Amino acid sequence: MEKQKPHFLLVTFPAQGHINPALQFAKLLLRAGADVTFITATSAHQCLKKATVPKGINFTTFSDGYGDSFKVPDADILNYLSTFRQRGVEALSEFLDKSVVEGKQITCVVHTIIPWAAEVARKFHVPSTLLWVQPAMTFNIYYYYFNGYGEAINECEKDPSWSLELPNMPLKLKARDLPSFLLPSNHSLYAFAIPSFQEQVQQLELDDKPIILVNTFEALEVHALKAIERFNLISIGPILPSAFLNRKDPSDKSFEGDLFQQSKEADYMEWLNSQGKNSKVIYLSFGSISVLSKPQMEELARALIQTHRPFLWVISREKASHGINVEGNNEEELSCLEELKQQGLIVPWCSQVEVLSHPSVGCFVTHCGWNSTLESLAYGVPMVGFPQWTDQMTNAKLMEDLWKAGVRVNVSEEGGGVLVKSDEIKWCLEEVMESEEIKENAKKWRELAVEAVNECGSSDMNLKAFMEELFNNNVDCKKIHK
Ligand SMILES: O=c1ccn([C@@H]2O[C@H](COP(=O)(O)OP(=O)(O)O[C@H]3O[C@H](CO)[C@@H](O)[C@H](O)[C@H]3O)[C@@H](O)[C@H]2O)c(=O)[nH]1
Repeated sequence: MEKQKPHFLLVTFPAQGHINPALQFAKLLLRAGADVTFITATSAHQCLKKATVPKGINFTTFSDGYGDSFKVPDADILNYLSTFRQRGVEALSEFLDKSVVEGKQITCVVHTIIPWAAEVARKFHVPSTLLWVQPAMTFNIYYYYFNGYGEAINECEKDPSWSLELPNMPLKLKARDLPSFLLPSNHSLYAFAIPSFQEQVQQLELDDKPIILVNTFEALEVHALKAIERFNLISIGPILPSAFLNRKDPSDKSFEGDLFQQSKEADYMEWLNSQGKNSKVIYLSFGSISVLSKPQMEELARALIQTHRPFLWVISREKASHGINVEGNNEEELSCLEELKQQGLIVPWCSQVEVLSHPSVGCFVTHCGWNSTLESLAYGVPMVGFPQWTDQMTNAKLMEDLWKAGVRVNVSEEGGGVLVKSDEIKWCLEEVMESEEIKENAKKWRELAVEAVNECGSSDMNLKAFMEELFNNNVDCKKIHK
């Protein structure tokens, strides 16, 4: 009987920060000769259809209750997650059921942080693997939170001198460095978060030393990847379009999964080209979810004007049509808009990987979403970390103190401690642009990132070992070791 092609099901949460690495991972599977079916919500797929979408990937979608328009669920997230789960379970079960009837074997279900995907796969006796789309460090923090350190972490806001060193981890953490979901003052606001991560960890604990694919690379997180004996965290990143990384496939220039529309008028790449190689353009973006308040936008704008440097700033009002409260996130309302326009460019969305790999870009003011952080490291761009929530606090800590690839802004104590003042932002910008040490480190991380994904690099080898085991139909993933 002819051997079936390996067939992977990729199940992802319908958000940009999950879709980008999952799509890029899908391309790696396709290149290795596998079939890939991508399972996500119809709402996100409708936006993806407007983007290019990598050829060769089949899509199976299910309604998350938002019909055809992609929304970030914030008002009634618990309700949303319950609908997403119920319909997702149905769609995945139906797919696996049909595969059984048709005698088509599914090689593996790979999922982002979606614990129910592992549960369904287990029911059908199909192997499943978590694709962790944050650094290994945050995985470990969540694990320890549920395994022995929950009480200690719950004390973190009681005393300003509080800090914690977790086993085998490279850094001491203060409250401001923890994923924001874990802060007791946020527990009720993000009531959905802790149970989801807990369920994810519990699912993994049902297996003996399960593999977790992590979008990171070994040199970056050598300690965190090995910190927890009972899991096999494998670095396979940075999972990024290769045209701007190791140039293995020059046609692979984007994730091909934008949920947002790029500007039609402003050609920012042409503008970047016109800036000259050493112009040190400041690139600013806060990812696909976060928005800044009006006063924070004003502080940022003032800082940019004070630096007299060219800048490219992504301000996405389309976030509103995706259900995000964008009050304040509007350049038209900035008091110094005319002055700003003389100095730089504001766009609603861009190809970030293309921008970061442009030689004119000198630094990235980022919210430290994991994809943005990893992209900046992989393209050797120093960062000003401006974390907003979730893993971004930990990513900013790692970026500043472990990788020394930039600096993190400090929130001013004035007025309730919610604003980062323009002087502070300006200081960070100058520091990052002028520091030889930071520039050297950024360059070093780029070289190490390229090395990791090159032939025989650590990520390349890990990925090949993972695929080989599964492709040979020997689904005993436990055998794969770093
Ligand atoms: O104009 C833009 C702005 C962003 N991007 C891309 O959009 C992605 C954004 O991802 P990320 O930087 O991770 O930010 P979020 O969209 O905010 O991601 C969410 O999901 C991530 C993965 O779980 C978390 O690390 C973040 O904290 C969380 O906010 C990146 O690949 C960017 O290249 C663009 O292509 N163009």
